Amino acid sequence: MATMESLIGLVNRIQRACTVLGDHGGDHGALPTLWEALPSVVVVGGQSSGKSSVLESIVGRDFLPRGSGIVTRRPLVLQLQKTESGLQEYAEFLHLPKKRFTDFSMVRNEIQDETDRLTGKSKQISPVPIHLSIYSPNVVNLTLIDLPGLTKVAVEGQPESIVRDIEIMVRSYVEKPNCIILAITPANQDIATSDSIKLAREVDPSGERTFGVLTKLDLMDKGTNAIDVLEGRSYRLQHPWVGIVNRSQADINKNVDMIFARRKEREFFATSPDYGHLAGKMGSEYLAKLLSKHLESVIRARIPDITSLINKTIDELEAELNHLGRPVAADAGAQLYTILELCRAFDRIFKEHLEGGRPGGARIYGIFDNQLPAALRKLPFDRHLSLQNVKKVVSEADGYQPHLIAPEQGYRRLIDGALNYFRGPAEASVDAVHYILKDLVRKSIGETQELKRFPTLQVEIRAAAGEALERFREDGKKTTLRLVDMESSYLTVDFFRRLPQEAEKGGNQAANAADRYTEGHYRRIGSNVSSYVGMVSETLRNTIPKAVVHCQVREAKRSLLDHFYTQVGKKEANQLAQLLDEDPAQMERRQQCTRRLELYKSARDEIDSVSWSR
Ligand SMILES: Nc1nc2c(ncn2[C@@H]2O[C@H](COP(=O)(O)OP(=O)(O)OP(=O)(O)O)[C@@H](O)[C@H]2O)c(=O)[nH]1
Repeated sequence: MATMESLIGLVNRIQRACTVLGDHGGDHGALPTLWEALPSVVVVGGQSSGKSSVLESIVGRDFLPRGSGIVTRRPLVLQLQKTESGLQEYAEFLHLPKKRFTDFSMVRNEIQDETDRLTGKSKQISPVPIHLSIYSPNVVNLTLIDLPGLTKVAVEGQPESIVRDIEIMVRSYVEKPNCIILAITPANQDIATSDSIKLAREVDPSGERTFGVLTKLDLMDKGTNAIDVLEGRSYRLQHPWVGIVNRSQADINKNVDMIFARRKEREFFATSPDYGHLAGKMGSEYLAKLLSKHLESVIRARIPDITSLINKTIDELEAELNHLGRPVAADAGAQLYTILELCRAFDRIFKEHLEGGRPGGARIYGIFDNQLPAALRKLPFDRHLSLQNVKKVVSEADGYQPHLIAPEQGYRRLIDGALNYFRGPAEASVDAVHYILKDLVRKSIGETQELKRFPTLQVEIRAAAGEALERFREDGKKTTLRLVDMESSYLTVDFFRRLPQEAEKGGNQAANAADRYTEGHYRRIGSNVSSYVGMVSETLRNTIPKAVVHCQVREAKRSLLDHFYTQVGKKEANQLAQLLDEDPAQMERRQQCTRRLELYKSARDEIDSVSWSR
């Protein structure tokens, strides 16, 4: 099994990677966070509760900034690593990886400077942690996170909002189920009013992950003691309370050495009539060991969950990155290539719609099979070939002398008039197919996943395809109308040659001559013209679809974006870049996901390396 050092060290390394790669937790769903999944010990306490003193005594060194007002304004991740006895103590910051601090007053200055570097003169707080590692033979392996102290009032020079901001930041840590809360309370204050205990009770009601620390035991009024608290009767926690005696202000002023202070603390408990029986479980050294052991066991228990969380998140991030697509290339050649690839992807989907791989093509057939025949049937030939109109047109064509045999001119005029009606359905078919094609372009753009990232290119493709379809429509109209005109230019002679013979079959010549100007005569003309027009209608029902497919559908399949390709080929580098100007939010998201993925992968490598070194 991995050793204690390697487990706490492992989490330290992952925490450092989190900070380097921008995972400070608290993202609230925007990005997965590993930071919050890692077990950590967080120090919480009210103002002047003795928080800094406890941390310094655990380390055995003076190194935290002091001063009035809210001094701690960024989380301090304090990573303690035990080294072999005799080796020199030193400190290192994550943000200054090459620099070893052996003078701990310089550490204090650096914490201050680094705090200001992010929060500036404004004295605001920031959630970006400072990582400090201390290597010393006098520490146990332990990581503690020091947060700004809970406070009720901002002092001069600090914004009013800071009180609330601190509470929000502290809460964001202690709320997480992986957080071990080190709740500091001064013994000379009523436990019921302790800020840290109030907060801990709220977020950890069962007290499973709260360690109560009672400071300032030496400052209690004579004749009182804290036995009821320390033995868990005043406020019950799952873990035993630990009492502490830190250096007093006077000791600090006198520069009392921390190692000496630790010895004094041991003596205090050993010789105390009140706490003597608890002496083995009191003091800052004991607290450090207790926490180290607990943190190690929590990490050990959590590793399998963390590993599966890491693997799951890597899958999710990779899936999202795939969905977002690769970043756009920087040089013009690659950009042109990308644009053409994207156009082809669109074109493929568009063709699939026409060829039956996707719905849409059948709607065009619907026009030819239903709408066109229905429109042809509805043409007002009954009115045009009514007895009255036939008589009128024939008589007008005859002029001053009525026709002798067949009313040649009358026939022609009636037929011309009728054929004119075919222009409507011919144009309507072209338009209907045009709109279907246009709609399929819109649909295909929406269905081209690769294009999703590029709103500008989408607009351009749509415009280019729209223009092309417009040209095909023009051509479709010209061609179908020409079919109609051709019918008028030259009539099918055979049809009329057959007519007199059929008429003669019905009776003798004399009878025919007799009813030349009767209603029957005009009715027969009407019916002859009607069957001729019916024959033409049958022809156009077949040839209009051929023209429409030839001019519009086939062209759309063959050359929808040809014109666009030529234009794109002539574009300058910056114009190409403009076509590929991705949605900035999407670019940002890709960057974030890439960094987060890097974090999770490095965490996975760290965990793997520990498992190997068993
Ligand atoms: N006598 C005695 N004094 C203590 C003890 N713990 C802390 N003090 C003193 O209490 C004062 C505040 O201690 P700090 O450790 O600075 O407390 P803090 O919670 O970090 O304070 P802020 O960060 O300023 O809110 C200092 O003067 C310490 O010397 C203790 O156990 N005994």
